[in-house]
Amino acid sequence: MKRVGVLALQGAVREHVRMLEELGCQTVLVKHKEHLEGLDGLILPGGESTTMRKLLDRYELMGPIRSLAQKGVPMFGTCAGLILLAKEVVDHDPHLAVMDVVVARNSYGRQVDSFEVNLNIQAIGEAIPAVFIRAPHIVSVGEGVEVLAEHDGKIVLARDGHLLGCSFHPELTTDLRIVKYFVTTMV
Ligand SMILES: NC(=O)CC[C@H](N)C(=O)O
Repeated sequence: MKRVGVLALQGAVREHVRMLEELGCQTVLVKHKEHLEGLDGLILPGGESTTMRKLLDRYELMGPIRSLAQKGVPMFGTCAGLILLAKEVVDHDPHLAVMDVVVARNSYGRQVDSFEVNLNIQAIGEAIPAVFIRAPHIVSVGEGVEVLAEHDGKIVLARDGHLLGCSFHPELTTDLRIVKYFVTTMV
């Protein structure tokens, strides 16, 4: 059974845990560095990246998560989680700085401007619902990074080897396909 952690400091944690359980994974709520031991993969959920960053520092998780990513442990960041992974964040210092993408925050307006669209993702499937909430977008990707989905001319899902990041929240829908893609093809 694959053992997949969900960073559980803030944000849409339970929703990711539910999806991983439906996909037959063993899940671990990651709050301390001991929880990272023996993980086959890690999900960084959506929420608020600045708050998560403060908590990552307080719980001394930055270094341990960064070194797992550098060792090749698969990670999937959704929304704020993507911001945490990105090597560059426009007008902001980067956080884990492991995924070779440049990300801009709050690219689609405020909370009231949240929306849902259906995405056709060649590598994954058609009409996949995606919920955008004060979502970031990927401004540019490094060499070797695969762009998996765009919406309105903006990159919203990309894969850098063992690192996957999306602007939206697959975990806030009932469609398992994107998380399944992560768990079955990357973890
Ligand atoms: N829904 C989200 O995860 C929003 C991310 C948020 N805008 C941030 O910068 O962290």
